[in-house]
Amino acid sequence: MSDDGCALVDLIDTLPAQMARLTPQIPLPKYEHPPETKCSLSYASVVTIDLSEYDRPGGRDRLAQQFKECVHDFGFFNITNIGLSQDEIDLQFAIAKAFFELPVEERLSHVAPLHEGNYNGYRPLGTLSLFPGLQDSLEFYSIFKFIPQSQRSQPDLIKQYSAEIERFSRHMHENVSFKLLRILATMLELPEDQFVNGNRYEDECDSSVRYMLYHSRSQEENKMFDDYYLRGHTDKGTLTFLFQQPIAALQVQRVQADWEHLRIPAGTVAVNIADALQFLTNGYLRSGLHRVMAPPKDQVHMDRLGLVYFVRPTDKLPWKSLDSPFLRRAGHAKTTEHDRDMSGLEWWRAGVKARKGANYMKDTARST
Ligand SMILES: O=C(O)CCC(=O)C(=O)O
Ligand SMILES: [Fe+2]
Repeated sequence: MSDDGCALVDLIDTLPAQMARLTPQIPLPKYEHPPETKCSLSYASVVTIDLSEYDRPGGRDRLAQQFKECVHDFGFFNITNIGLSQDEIDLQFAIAKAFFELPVEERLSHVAPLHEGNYNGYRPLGTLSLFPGLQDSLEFYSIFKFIPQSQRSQPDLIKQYSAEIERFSRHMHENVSFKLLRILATMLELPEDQFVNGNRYEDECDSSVRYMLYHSRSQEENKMFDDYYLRGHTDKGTLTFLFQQPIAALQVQRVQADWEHLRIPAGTVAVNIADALQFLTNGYLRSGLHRVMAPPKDQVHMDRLGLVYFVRPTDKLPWKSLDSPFLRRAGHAKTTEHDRDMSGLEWWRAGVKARKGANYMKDTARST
Protein backbone atom coordinates (compact mmCIF):
# COMPACT_ATOMS: atom_id res chain seq x y z
CA MET A 1 0.00 0.00 0.00
CA SER A 2 1.37 3.50 -0.82
CA ASP A 3 2.20 5.66 2.18
CA ASP A 4 0.11 8.64 1.03
CA GLY A 5 -3.01 6.66 1.86
CA CYS A 6 -4.37 6.69 -1.73
CA ALA A 7 -4.46 2.93 -1.92
CA LEU A 8 -6.54 2.85 1.23
CA VAL A 9 -8.99 5.39 -0.21
CA ASP A 10 -9.25 3.32 -3.42
CA LEU A 11 -9.88 0.22 -1.37
CA ILE A 12 -12.64 1.86 0.65
CA ASP A 13 -14.26 3.15 -2.55
CA THR A 14 -14.39 -0.31 -4.01
CA LEU A 15 -15.69 -2.05 -0.90
CA PRO A 16 -19.24 -3.28 -1.41
CA ALA A 17 -21.80 -1.01 0.22
CA GLN A 18 -22.74 -3.70 2.70
CA MET A 19 -19.25 -3.73 4.17
CA ALA A 20 -18.96 0.01 4.80
CA ARG A 21 -19.95 0.48 8.42
CA LEU A 22 -22.56 3.15 9.11
CA THR A 23 -22.08 5.16 12.28
CA PRO A 24 -23.25 5.38 14.93
CA GLN A 25 -23.70 1.69 15.70
CA ILE A 26 -26.88 1.20 17.71
CA PRO A 27 -25.85 -0.74 20.85
CA LEU A 28 -27.67 -4.03 21.33
CA PRO A 29 -28.67 -5.46 24.71
CA LYS A 30 -26.53 -8.42 25.75
CA TYR A 31 -28.23 -11.62 24.67
CA GLU A 32 -29.38 -13.87 27.51
CA HIS A 33 -29.85 -17.51 26.56
CA PRO A 34 -33.01 -19.14 27.94
CA PRO A 35 -32.50 -21.84 30.60
CA GLU A 36 -32.09 -25.45 29.51
CA THR A 37 -35.03 -27.80 29.88
CA LYS A 38 -35.54 -29.59 33.19
CA CYS A 39 -37.39 -32.43 31.46
CA SER A 40 -35.56 -35.71 31.25
CA LEU A 41 -34.80 -36.48 27.60
CA SER A 42 -32.82 -39.11 25.77
CA TYR A 43 -29.66 -37.42 24.47
CA ALA A 44 -27.32 -38.74 21.80
CA SER A 45 -23.77 -39.40 22.97
CA VAL A 46 -21.49 -37.43 20.70
CA VAL A 47 -17.71 -37.32 20.18
CA THR A 48 -16.20 -33.95 21.20
CA ILE A 49 -13.30 -32.64 19.15
CA ASP A 50 -11.11 -30.10 21.00
CA LEU A 51 -9.88 -27.80 18.25
CA SER A 52 -7.09 -26.41 20.45
CA GLU A 53 -5.37 -29.78 19.77
CA TYR A 54 -4.99 -28.86 16.09
CA ASP A 55 -1.77 -26.89 16.50
CA ARG A 56 -0.22 -29.13 19.17
CA PRO A 57 2.43 -31.72 18.21
CA GLY A 58 0.62 -34.88 17.06
CA GLY A 59 -2.72 -33.13 17.57
CA ARG A 60 -4.05 -33.56 14.04
CA ASP A 61 -3.41 -37.32 14.16
CA ARG A 62 -5.23 -37.57 17.47
CA LEU A 63 -8.19 -35.62 16.05
CA ALA A 64 -8.22 -37.83 12.93
CA GLN A 65 -8.49 -40.89 15.21
CA GLN A 66 -11.44 -39.29 17.00
CA PHE A 67 -13.08 -38.51 13.67
CA LYS A 68 -12.99 -42.16 12.68
CA GLU A 69 -15.42 -42.84 15.54
CA CYS A 70 -18.14 -40.53 14.27
CA VAL A 71 -17.90 -39.53 10.61
CA HIS A 72 -18.78 -42.88 9.06
CA ASP A 73 -21.72 -44.10 11.08
CA PHE A 74 -23.27 -40.89 12.43
CA GLY A 75 -22.30 -37.60 10.79
CA PHE A 76 -22.62 -35.45 13.92
CA PHE A 77 -19.90 -34.40 16.37
CA ASN A 78 -19.25 -31.51 18.76
CA ILE A 79 -16.33 -29.10 18.71
CA THR A 80 -14.93 -26.91 21.49
CA ASN A 81 -12.25 -24.18 21.64
CA ILE A 82 -13.15 -22.78 18.23
CA GLY A 83 -11.29 -19.51 18.81
CA LEU A 84 -14.33 -17.25 19.34
CA SER A 85 -15.27 -15.88 22.77
CA GLN A 86 -18.72 -16.35 24.29
CA ASP A 87 -19.20 -12.57 23.88
CA GLU A 88 -18.47 -12.76 20.15
CA ILE A 89 -20.95 -15.60 19.75
CA ASP A 90 -23.57 -13.88 21.92
CA LEU A 91 -23.26 -10.73 19.80
CA GLN A 92 -24.42 -12.80 16.80
CA PHE A 93 -27.42 -13.97 18.83
CA ALA A 94 -28.12 -10.35 19.83
CA ILE A 95 -28.03 -9.26 16.16
CA ALA A 96 -30.30 -12.18 15.27
CA LYS A 97 -32.80 -11.20 17.96
CA ALA A 98 -32.77 -7.57 16.84
CA PHE A 99 -33.25 -8.63 13.20
CA PHE A 100 -36.47 -10.51 13.98
CA GLU A 101 -37.72 -7.48 15.94
CA LEU A 102 -37.47 -5.26 12.84
CA PRO A 103 -40.84 -4.34 11.31
CA VAL A 104 -42.07 -7.11 9.03
CA GLU A 105 -42.09 -4.71 6.01
CA GLU A 106 -38.38 -4.12 6.55
CA ARG A 107 -37.62 -7.83 6.76
CA LEU A 108 -39.71 -8.41 3.64
CA SER A 109 -37.83 -5.74 1.72
CA HIS A 110 -34.74 -7.97 1.80
CA VAL A 111 -36.29 -11.25 0.62
CA ALA A 112 -33.87 -13.81 -0.87
CA PRO A 113 -34.23 -14.79 -4.58
CA LEU A 114 -35.62 -18.17 -3.55
CA HIS A 115 -36.98 -18.87 -7.06
CA GLU A 116 -33.34 -18.93 -8.27
CA GLY A 117 -32.45 -21.52 -5.66
CA ASN A 118 -30.66 -18.86 -3.63
CA TYR A 119 -31.17 -18.18 0.10
CA ASN A 120 -29.19 -14.91 0.19
CA GLY A 121 -31.39 -12.67 2.37
CA TYR A 122 -34.69 -13.12 4.17
CA ARG A 123 -36.74 -16.29 3.95
CA PRO A 124 -40.20 -15.37 5.26
CA LEU A 125 -42.28 -17.20 7.83
CA GLY A 126 -44.29 -20.10 6.43
CA THR A 127 -42.47 -20.45 3.10
CA LEU A 128 -42.44 -24.24 3.28
CA SER A 129 -45.46 -26.44 3.71
CA LEU A 130 -44.58 -29.13 6.21
CA PHE A 131 -47.75 -31.02 5.38
CA PRO A 132 -50.31 -30.16 2.70
CA GLY A 133 -51.88 -26.87 3.76
CA LEU A 134 -49.74 -26.55 6.91
CA GLN A 135 -47.01 -23.91 6.70
CA ASP A 136 -43.89 -23.95 8.85
CA SER A 137 -43.47 -21.49 11.74
CA LEU A 138 -39.89 -20.66 10.81
CA GLU A 139 -38.31 -17.51 9.39
CA PHE A 140 -34.63 -17.02 8.76
CA TYR A 141 -32.10 -14.54 7.50
CA SER A 142 -28.97 -15.65 5.66
CA ILE A 143 -25.91 -13.48 5.26
CA PHE A 144 -23.70 -14.84 2.51
CA LYS A 145 -19.93 -14.51 2.38
CA PHE A 146 -18.36 -11.04 2.38
CA ILE A 147 -17.21 -11.22 -1.24
CA PRO A 148 -18.34 -9.06 -4.17
CA GLN A 149 -20.38 -11.86 -5.80
CA SER A 150 -22.70 -12.12 -2.76
CA GLN A 151 -23.55 -8.50 -2.08
CA ARG A 152 -27.21 -7.51 -1.77
CA SER A 153 -29.38 -4.98 0.06
CA GLN A 154 -29.19 -5.27 3.86
CA PRO A 155 -31.12 -3.62 6.70
CA ASP A 156 -29.19 -0.85 8.52
CA LEU A 157 -28.88 -3.16 11.53
CA ILE A 158 -26.82 -5.63 9.48
CA LYS A 159 -24.78 -2.85 7.84
CA GLN A 160 -23.93 -1.44 11.27
CA TYR A 161 -22.63 -4.80 12.47
CA SER A 162 -21.11 -5.91 9.17
CA ALA A 163 -17.53 -5.83 10.51
CA GLU A 164 -18.44 -8.17 13.38
CA ILE A 165 -20.53 -10.45 11.14
CA GLU A 166 -17.74 -10.62 8.57
CA ARG A 167 -15.19 -11.53 11.25
CA PHE A 168 -17.50 -14.28 12.49
CA SER A 169 -18.19 -15.57 8.98
CA ARG A 170 -14.53 -15.63 7.94
CA HIS A 171 -13.44 -17.27 11.19
CA MET A 172 -16.02 -20.04 10.94
CA HIS A 173 -15.20 -20.61 7.30
CA GLU A 174 -11.46 -20.17 6.90
CA ASN A 175 -10.31 -21.16 10.36
CA VAL A 176 -12.78 -23.62 11.89
CA SER A 177 -14.18 -25.36 8.82
CA PHE A 178 -10.81 -25.52 7.05
CA LYS A 179 -9.22 -27.21 10.07
CA LEU A 180 -11.93 -29.87 10.00
CA LEU A 181 -11.79 -30.28 6.22
CA ARG A 182 -7.99 -30.70 6.32
CA ILE A 183 -8.12 -33.36 9.03
CA LEU A 184 -10.87 -35.21 7.17
CA ALA A 185 -8.96 -35.14 3.87
CA THR A 186 -5.74 -36.34 5.53
CA MET A 187 -7.62 -39.11 7.31
CA LEU A 188 -9.06 -40.24 3.97
CA GLU A 189 -5.56 -40.19 2.38
CA LEU A 190 -6.58 -37.41 0.03
CA PRO A 191 -4.43 -34.28 -0.54
CA GLU A 192 -4.76 -32.04 2.55
CA ASP A 193 -6.54 -29.25 0.63
CA GLN A 194 -8.82 -31.53 -1.40
CA PHE A 195 -12.01 -30.29 0.31
CA VAL A 196 -10.69 -26.80 1.12
CA ASN A 197 -10.11 -26.15 -2.61
CA GLY A 198 -13.80 -26.65 -3.39
CA ASN A 199 -14.84 -24.38 -0.51
CA ARG A 200 -12.56 -21.32 -0.71
CA TYR A 201 -13.93 -18.12 0.85
CA GLU A 202 -13.23 -16.00 -2.23
CA ASP A 203 -15.08 -18.32 -4.64
CA GLU A 204 -18.80 -18.06 -5.25
CA CYS A 205 -21.06 -20.32 -3.21
CA ASP A 206 -24.04 -20.08 -0.88
CA SER A 207 -22.18 -20.48 2.43
CA SER A 208 -23.80 -18.27 5.04
CA VAL A 209 -24.31 -17.11 8.57
CA ARG A 210 -27.97 -17.85 9.30
CA TYR A 211 -30.19 -16.39 12.00
CA MET A 212 -33.26 -18.58 12.55
CA LEU A 213 -36.44 -18.04 14.50
CA TYR A 214 -38.98 -20.79 15.13
CA HIS A 215 -42.19 -19.32 16.53
CA SER A 216 -43.77 -21.38 19.27
CA ARG A 217 -47.12 -22.99 18.46
CA SER A 218 -50.11 -23.83 20.62
CA GLN A 219 -50.71 -27.37 21.83
CA GLU A 220 -53.48 -27.79 19.23
CA GLU A 221 -51.23 -26.59 16.42
CA ASN A 222 -48.40 -28.89 17.47
CA LYS A 223 -50.85 -31.77 17.37
CA MET A 224 -51.85 -30.90 13.79
CA PHE A 225 -48.18 -30.84 12.79
CA ASP A 226 -47.41 -34.13 14.62
CA ASP A 227 -44.96 -31.96 16.59
CA TYR A 228 -42.78 -31.32 13.55
CA TYR A 229 -40.97 -27.97 13.29
CA LEU A 230 -38.68 -29.20 10.47
CA ARG A 231 -38.94 -32.57 8.74
CA GLY A 232 -36.24 -35.22 8.90
CA HIS A 233 -33.49 -34.30 6.46
CA THR A 234 -29.80 -34.17 5.75
CA ASP A 235 -28.16 -30.84 4.88
CA LYS A 236 -27.17 -30.45 1.26
CA GLY A 237 -23.89 -28.56 1.67
CA THR A 238 -20.40 -29.40 2.95
CA LEU A 239 -20.58 -28.82 6.75
CA THR A 240 -23.12 -27.21 9.09
CA PHE A 241 -22.25 -25.56 12.42
CA LEU A 242 -25.05 -25.28 15.00
CA PHE A 243 -24.39 -22.98 17.94
CA GLN A 244 -25.51 -23.18 21.59
CA GLN A 245 -29.17 -24.14 21.75
CA PRO A 246 -30.88 -24.52 25.15
CA ILE A 247 -34.30 -25.17 23.62
CA ALA A 248 -34.33 -28.94 23.19
CA ALA A 249 -35.89 -29.48 19.78
CA LEU A 250 -33.12 -30.80 17.52
CA GLN A 251 -33.05 -34.57 17.17
CA VAL A 252 -30.55 -36.79 15.36
CA GLN A 253 -30.68 -40.37 14.20
CA ARG A 254 -27.96 -42.99 13.90
CA VAL A 255 -28.34 -45.87 11.44
CA GLN A 256 -31.28 -48.04 12.48
CA ALA A 257 -31.69 -46.31 15.84
CA ASP A 258 -34.35 -44.15 17.46
CA TRP A 259 -34.31 -40.40 17.30
CA GLU A 260 -32.36 -38.80 20.15
CA HIS A 261 -31.98 -35.18 21.25
CA LEU A 262 -28.74 -33.38 20.48
CA ARG A 263 -27.61 -31.17 23.35
CA ILE A 264 -25.55 -28.12 22.38
CA PRO A 265 -24.39 -26.45 25.63
CA ALA A 266 -22.47 -23.17 26.00
CA GLY A 267 -18.90 -23.45 24.74
CA THR A 268 -19.85 -26.17 22.25
CA VAL A 269 -20.76 -26.09 18.57
CA ALA A 270 -22.41 -29.11 16.94
CA VAL A 271 -21.11 -30.04 13.49
CA ASN A 272 -23.07 -31.89 10.91
CA ILE A 273 -21.41 -33.52 7.89
CA ALA A 274 -23.54 -32.73 4.85
CA ASP A 275 -24.41 -34.28 1.48
CA ALA A 276 -21.53 -32.89 -0.60
CA LEU A 277 -18.95 -34.72 1.56
CA GLN A 278 -21.03 -37.88 1.46
CA PHE A 279 -21.22 -37.69 -2.33
CA LEU A 280 -17.51 -36.88 -2.83
CA THR A 281 -16.43 -39.83 -0.65
CA ASN A 282 -18.87 -42.31 -2.25
CA GLY A 283 -20.84 -42.58 0.96
CA TYR A 284 -17.90 -43.08 3.37
CA LEU A 285 -18.59 -39.78 5.19
CA ARG A 286 -22.14 -39.87 6.42
CA SER A 287 -24.46 -36.91 6.03
CA GLY A 288 -26.13 -36.62 9.46
CA LEU A 289 -29.89 -37.17 9.57
CA HIS A 290 -31.78 -34.74 11.80
CA ARG A 291 -35.12 -33.05 12.42
CA VAL A 292 -36.56 -30.32 14.65
CA MET A 293 -39.56 -31.12 16.86
CA ALA A 294 -41.69 -29.13 19.30
CA PRO A 295 -39.69 -28.61 22.52
CA PRO A 296 -40.56 -30.33 25.84
CA LYS A 297 -43.36 -28.97 27.98
CA ASP A 298 -41.34 -26.49 30.06
CA GLN A 299 -40.11 -24.84 26.79
CA VAL A 300 -42.94 -25.44 24.35
CA HIS A 301 -44.25 -21.89 24.75
CA MET A 302 -40.87 -20.30 23.93
CA ASP A 303 -39.73 -19.00 20.55
CA ARG A 304 -36.46 -20.64 19.51
CA LEU A 305 -33.68 -18.41 18.20
CA GLY A 306 -30.88 -20.22 16.37
CA LEU A 307 -27.44 -19.34 15.04
CA VAL A 308 -25.99 -21.49 12.28
CA TYR A 309 -23.03 -21.32 9.90
CA PHE A 310 -23.39 -23.30 6.66
CA VAL A 311 -20.41 -24.21 4.46
CA ARG A 312 -21.48 -24.98 0.91
CA PRO A 313 -19.56 -26.09 -2.19
CA THR A 314 -18.34 -23.44 -4.63
CA ASP A 315 -18.38 -22.94 -8.37
CA LYS A 316 -14.81 -24.35 -8.39
CA LEU A 317 -15.77 -27.75 -7.01
CA PRO A 318 -16.13 -30.37 -9.79
CA TRP A 319 -19.17 -32.51 -9.03
CA LYS A 320 -17.22 -35.75 -9.38
CA SER A 321 -16.58 -38.37 -6.72
CA LEU A 322 -13.08 -38.98 -5.33
CA ASP A 323 -10.68 -41.87 -5.13
CA SER A 324 -8.03 -42.74 -2.54
CA PRO A 325 -6.34 -45.87 -1.15
CA PHE A 326 -8.29 -45.33 2.09
CA LEU A 327 -11.65 -45.16 0.31
CA ARG A 328 -10.82 -48.30 -1.71
CA ARG A 329 -9.78 -50.24 1.40
CA ALA A 330 -12.97 -49.10 3.15
CA GLY A 331 -15.13 -50.37 0.26
CA HIS A 332 -16.01 -46.86 -0.96
CA ALA A 333 -14.00 -46.75 -4.19
CA LYS A 334 -14.83 -44.10 -6.78
CA THR A 335 -18.04 -44.57 -8.71
CA THR A 336 -18.88 -42.48 -11.74
CA GLU A 337 -22.58 -43.25 -11.40
CA HIS A 338 -23.54 -39.81 -10.05
CA ASP A 339 -20.73 -37.69 -11.54
CA ARG A 340 -22.02 -34.61 -13.33
CA ASP A 341 -20.51 -32.02 -15.60
CA MET A 342 -21.44 -29.25 -13.20
CA SER A 343 -19.96 -27.37 -10.24
CA GLY A 344 -20.84 -27.82 -6.59
CA LEU A 345 -22.60 -24.44 -6.69
CA GLU A 346 -24.78 -25.42 -9.68
CA TRP A 347 -25.63 -28.71 -8.00
CA TRP A 348 -26.52 -26.92 -4.78
CA ARG A 349 -28.81 -24.33 -6.40
CA ALA A 350 -30.59 -26.98 -8.49
CA GLY A 351 -31.33 -28.79 -5.20
CA VAL A 352 -32.78 -25.69 -3.50
CA LYS A 353 -35.03 -25.04 -6.52
CA ALA A 354 -36.22 -28.64 -6.60
CA ARG A 355 -37.00 -28.53 -2.90
CA LYS A 356 -39.19 -25.45 -3.14
CA GLY A 357 -42.77 -26.45 -2.67
CA ALA A 358 -41.88 -30.13 -2.36
CA ASN A 359 -44.48 -32.12 -0.56
CA TYR A 360 -42.69 -33.99 2.20
CA MET A 361 -43.66 -37.44 3.38
CA LYS A 362 -43.76 -37.70 7.13
CA ASP A 363 -40.82 -40.00 7.72
CA THR A 364 -38.89 -39.48 4.55
CA ALA A 365 -35.54 -37.81 4.87
CA ARG A 366 -34.83 -35.06 2.37
CA SER A 367 -32.00 -32.63 2.02
CA THR A 368 -32.42 -29.01 2.99
O1 LIG B 1 -32.79 -25.45 14.07
C1 LIG B 1 -32.00 -26.38 14.17
O2 LIG B 1 -31.58 -26.79 15.27
C2 LIG B 1 -31.54 -27.12 12.93
C3 LIG B 1 -31.81 -26.39 11.65
C4 LIG B 1 -31.56 -27.25 10.45
O3 LIG B 1 -31.51 -28.43 10.51
C5 LIG B 1 -31.37 -26.61 9.13
O4 LIG B 1 -31.59 -25.40 8.99
O5 LIG B 1 -30.97 -27.31 8.18
FE1 LIG C 1 -30.52 -29.20 8.76
